[in-house]
Amino acid sequence: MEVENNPTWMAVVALALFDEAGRMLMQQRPIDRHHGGRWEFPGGKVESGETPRSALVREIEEELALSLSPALLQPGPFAEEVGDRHIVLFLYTSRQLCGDPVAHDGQNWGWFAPAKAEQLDLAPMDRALLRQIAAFAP
Ligand SMILES: Nc1nc2c([nH]c(=O)n2[C@@H]2O[C@H](COP(=O)(O)OP(=O)(O)OP(=O)(O)O)[C@@H](O)[C@H]2O)c(=O)[nH]1
Repeated sequence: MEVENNPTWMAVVALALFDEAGRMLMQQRPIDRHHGGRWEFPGGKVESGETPRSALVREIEEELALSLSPALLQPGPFAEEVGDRHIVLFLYTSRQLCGDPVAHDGQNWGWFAPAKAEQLDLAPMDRALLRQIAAFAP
């Protein structure tokens, strides 16, 4: 069942996964979705009964076939969208090495240095998060 862990807002989690070169894994949202075609940190909605961390491990496995170690996820910044739908997007960061993903939905993905990621057409909250983590990268 899809989330509404609280009737007044929706919790979404995302991951800034860094490779050895300090690049981050980003993916493009499917064209038929909200903010379709824009780039984002991979992740998704926290479903009922999940913790944010377990939701993130599930989403990354489902979308990108990467197995994350939950203990190696560091809580990072968050972003918020206040409107018809109130969404809070919690970003985790990690440097665990997982290899390249396999995109289950055929979505585009890539490894981007923070300065390159800034040039992407990012979803609004993802841009806000990128600004906050820029200092995290080497
Ligand atoms: N990553 C991201 N998600 C956003 C932004 N703004 C915003 O409303 N969202 C919403 O946050 C949710 C992200 O969860 P998701 O990635 O699992 O959602 P989804 O593609 O299945 O979308 P859908 O179920 O709404 O069609 C979506 O409902 C998305 O529309 C944003 O700036 N960045």
